[in-house]
Amino acid sequence: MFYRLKTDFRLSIITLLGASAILGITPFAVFRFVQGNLLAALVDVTILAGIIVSVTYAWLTGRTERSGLFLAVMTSSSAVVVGAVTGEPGLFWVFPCLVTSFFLARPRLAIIINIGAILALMVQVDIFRSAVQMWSFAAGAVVVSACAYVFAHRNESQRERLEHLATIDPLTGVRNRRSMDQELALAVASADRTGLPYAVALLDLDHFKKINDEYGHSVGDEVLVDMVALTRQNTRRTDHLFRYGGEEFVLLLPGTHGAGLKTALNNLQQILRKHLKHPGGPVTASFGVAQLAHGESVDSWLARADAALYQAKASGRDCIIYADPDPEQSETASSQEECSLT
Ligand SMILES: Nc1nc2c(ncn2[C@@H]2O[C@H](COP(=O)(O)OP(=O)(O)OP(=O)(O)O)[C@@H](O)[C@H]2O)c(=O)[nH]1
Repeated sequence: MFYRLKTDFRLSIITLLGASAILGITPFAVFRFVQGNLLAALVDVTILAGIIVSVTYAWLTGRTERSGLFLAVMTSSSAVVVGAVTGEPGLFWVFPCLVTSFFLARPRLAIIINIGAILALMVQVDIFRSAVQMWSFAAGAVVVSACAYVFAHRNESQRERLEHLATIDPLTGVRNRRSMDQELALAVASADRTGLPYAVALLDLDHFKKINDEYGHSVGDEVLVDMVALTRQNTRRTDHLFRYGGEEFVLLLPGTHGAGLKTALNNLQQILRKHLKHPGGPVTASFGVAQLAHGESVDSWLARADAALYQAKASGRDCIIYADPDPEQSETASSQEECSLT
């Protein structure tokens, strides 16, 4: 739970808003109810219910963008309704709503939401004591929105940059192991929920140390970059490639299994064999492949792919070994494809 709050900025804002709303609005709802102001109490309870549903949705589905947008629209329209029902005192709630919009929704959407809320309040002229007060409110709301926009925009671009630096391998441009851990955990959760098949292929270049030793580290680096480019060009847009470490990569293939998986990987193996080169000749790769089994953990899934890769290396390299999650479907615990014993 704390890990998700630490790593997902929008989820932390949604949760903070939910907690503050429960603590801040509940006493008002009770107070208004006791006072007999049932309409205002009902508005408070509706706002609270909407916030609780939205926070729960964000936690359960991880779709914080949708939940954040819903919350931004809901809190702003609630501020308008509270302003209309309670008059001048309700206007104070508009300002925190204008600020939080920028942390819940994308800056451009937040601007639209805020302009809508400000205009919706201004057309209800009865709320304001005078035209001067109305225009003062409008000017204050615009200034608050503009400052919040600048702050949120800078914050978002710096966060994106940091996220990029923390998740990308600088040499090849593919995502690193840290990012892979998150993606595989999401894949396991998605497979549990939707039943979508997932496979991982651990891909390791053969005799890579020799390339470094004979032609230098920079040639080795070029081979890694070429390998990534070839893999990206010859896999689906929905497949994800990660650098696992050194010359070892992980290819995550969502929605691929059985014969389709074998065709995709045989094709990739042949393309690497044909097009991946160093000054002394072609470079080949060995593959260890595992299909995610029902209820399996990320560690066990990767361990099976790793064992299959080990077997591929032991079988002579330039080889694909499939770990079999269900021994009943096959006579052996793994199957071997296209091994060229060298
Ligand atoms: N050029 C370059 N080399 C790297 C990089 N990361 C790791 N290596 C080298 O990759 C080599 C991996 O060597 P080994 O683990 O022995 O693997 P191998 O020579 O490919 O042997 P097999 O995997 O058994 O076929 C080591 O020499 C590392 O120094 C990198 O970013 N660039």
